[in-house]
Parts: sequence; C-alpha cells; structure tokens
Amino acid sequence: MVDKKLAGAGLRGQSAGETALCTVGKTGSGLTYCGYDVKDLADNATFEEVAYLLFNGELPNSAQLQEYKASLFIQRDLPQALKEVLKLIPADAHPMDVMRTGCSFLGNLEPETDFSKQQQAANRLLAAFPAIMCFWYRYSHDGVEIDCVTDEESIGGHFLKLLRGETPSEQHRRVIDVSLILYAEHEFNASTFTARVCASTLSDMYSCITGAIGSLRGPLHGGANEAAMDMIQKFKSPEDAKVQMAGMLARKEKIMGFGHAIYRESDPRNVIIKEWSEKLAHEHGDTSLYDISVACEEYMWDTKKLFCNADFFHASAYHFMGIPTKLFTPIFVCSRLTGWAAHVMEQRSNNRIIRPSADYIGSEPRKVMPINQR
Ligand SMILES: CC(=O)SCCNC(=O)CCNC(=O)[C@H](O)C(C)(C)COP(=O)(O)OP(=O)(O)OC[C@H]1O[C@@H](n2cnc3c(N)ncnc32)[C@H](O)[C@@H]1OP(=O)(O)O
Ligand SMILES: O=C([O-])CC(=O)C(=O)O
Repeated sequence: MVDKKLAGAGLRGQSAGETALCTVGKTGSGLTYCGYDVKDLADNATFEEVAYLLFNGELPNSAQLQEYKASLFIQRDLPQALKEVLKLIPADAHPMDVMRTGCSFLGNLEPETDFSKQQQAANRLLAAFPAIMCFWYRYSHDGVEIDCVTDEESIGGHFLKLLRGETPSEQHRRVIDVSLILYAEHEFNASTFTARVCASTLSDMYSCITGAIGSLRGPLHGGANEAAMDMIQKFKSPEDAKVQMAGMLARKEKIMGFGHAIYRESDPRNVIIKEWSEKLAHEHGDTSLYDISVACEEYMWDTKKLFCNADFFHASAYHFMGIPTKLFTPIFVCSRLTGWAAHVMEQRSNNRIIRPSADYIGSEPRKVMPINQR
C-alpha cells in the first residue's frame, strides 16, 4: 500500500500525538491493532478478544478471555431508570441520538467517580450498548419491552437476539462479529480525536464517549453506511447505478461509502466485508443489491479512482441480515467504543490538554461603537 500524500485543511497530514493502538495506511500494512493485521484478527479472533487486546495491549489466553466475557455477560442489563428514559424517546428519533442519550444518562446513574474506574466504565458501556439500542428500537417501533438479557455468549450474537427475539444463525453471529472487529479501531479519526480532546481536559469516560458518538453520527464519518444503503436501494440495476452515479458526480455530490481521509488506493476492511456480503447475498436468495454494489465499486474506481471504504459493503451485508438501516451506525458505536475507550485511557496515561492554535483571518482591531451609531 502506498502512503497517501496528506496536506491541507482538516489537520490532514499533521501528527497530533502518539499511539500504540493502531496503524492506518502505513506502507506494507493496511490496518493493524497493537501490531496485529486486521485480516488476521478478522479470520482468527473474536470481537471480545479484540476488545481485550485494545484495552490490555495483548491478546488474552483462554482463561483471561473466559473471565472477561463472563464479566461483560453479567453487565448487559439496563437500570430501570434508563429504560424509562429510552421509552420516552420517539420512534422517529435518530438512533445515534438515542445512543448519545443512553450513554450520557448511564453516566448519570453510574458515574466514573475517578480514573481507577475507567476500565469498569468502558466494560459497562460495551456490555450495555446493544441493549440501549435494541430496547429503544423494539419499544418505539414494535411496542415491545424486551428482556435486555440473552443467553448469547458473544456481544454480536446478543445484539442479534435482542433485535430479532430469536436465536441467530452461526453465519450471522460470525458476520456481525467480524464487522465489530473491522470497525473497532482506526487511529486518530474524527470521533476518536473527539474522545481524546475531551479526555485531555480530564473529563470523565461517559463525556468522552458521548462526544465521540456525536462525531461518528455525521455522514462523512460513521453515518456513511446508512447513507450508502439509502443510495443503493434507489438503484434499479447495475446499469441504472452507473447512470445515476454519473449524474451525482456531475452534480458534485459525495458518493457515500467511497474515499478515505488516509487510505489512498483501497481500504483493507472492504475486501473482508465484501466477501461476507456476497455470501449473505446468496443465502438471502436475491443477489441484486450485491450486484448493484459491485457495479458501484467498479464505476467509482474506473471514473474517479475512488474505492469503497469500510462502510460501503457493510450496507448490503447488514441489509441481508435483516438489520434495519437506521441501526447501522449504532452498531458501529458498539464496536468503535473499544477504540475510543482505549484512546481515552492512552491519552490519560500521558496527558497534556489538547489545545491547538488558529490562524486569525478576521477584522483588524476596532472599537465598540455606541449601539445607536451602528
Ligand atoms: C468509517 C469511516 O468514517 S470511512 C469514511 C466514511 N465517509 C464516507 O464514505 C463519505 C464519503 N467520502 C468522503 O466524503 C471523503 O472521501 C472523506 C470525508 C472520507 C475523506 O475526505 P478527504 O480526506 O477530504 O478526501 P480526499 O482528500 O481524498 O478527496 C479528494 C477529492 O476526491 C473527492 N471525493 C472524495 N471522496 C468522494 C466521494 N465519496 N464522492 C465524491 N467525491 C469524493 C473530494 O471531494 C476531493 O475532490 P476535490 O479535490 O475536487 O475537492
Ligand atoms: O479513519 C477515518 O478517518 C475514518 C474511520 O474512522 C474509519 O475509516 O474507520
């Protein structure tokens, strides 16, 4: 992989600190977490192992993993007061606003009183996020007050069972697990940087994560998977996709799910989720949405040399698993929380308040005129 030449606005190309958690787009390695290639992790690990890795710097052994999973398992239920708050949020609310409120409200009920509790706070959010999302979704959309506890061993399986009320297939469990691994960590992206800036003021874990959710919500960042889904559903065929995309590009519209701030030629997560999307399309019995997605990928590369980022084939993969589009970005939250929390801890371990400077481009110094003379 070739390093992308980075310059210009948006702090592009400027180092804003050090991290031992992740490399993105370095020559010869697409994406690594604590030294492990993301493909290796997606093929050979589970999301809980990756969470442990990000929090501890090393993969767990069997006993450590069992202990960690057991500790998460017993923290999945939500306090009644949080359920009551979630019940008040209307069905047409944006699910990312629900996640933001859920995170923030939990911080009121179970505050991180001092930094010695940081790992507990991160684990609690990791265990509780699927229930925050699904309790609100099922109550507001189906009028059902779900039980927030399931017998599913993994966080991914737990999420699918909460959402559907039935035991997921082994294939769906695996795909959601891989998805959570792929989304877990990505260096100083916008939401993680938000979390680190907040952490640098010595604020609490819940504030850092709440702020990060707000940053991830935007369509230029995590919201792109939903936006990509909305787009491909409008295309009637691969040929129609090409015609419509040509129009979008001519109108200078952004095509969601394409391009990246750091990668130059490809996003290493794309090939992994694309493969799963194809498998799920065949299982689904109708591959048209997958075929349309492939046509989009080819067209964007041929015309603009723009490639699919992690979000693009996540759209069809989630869709084939029957996940409602509006929950796509909240799933990203359930995963990236691990990266955010690990960065908060890393920031705290060697902190200086993050406070860059600005180049002033405003008026010359001037006097306040009395109001009746303005
Ligand atoms: C998990 C994630 O957050 S991954 C990112 C998810 N976001 C998206 O998919 C949204 C669509 N993509 C984009 O908006 C951008 O590619 C970003 C925000 C991801 C990166 O932005 P930048 O770093 O500014 O992109 P970059 O410098 O590579 O852009 C180069 C040119 O390609 C264009 N371009 C980049 N991506 C796209 C796109 N998806 N559609 C159309 N044009 C694009 C830019 O407008 C720019 O053109 P210009 O020089 O005429 O202004
Ligand atoms: O790194 C970025 O700019 C965006 C991001 O979070 C990702 O691709 O996962």
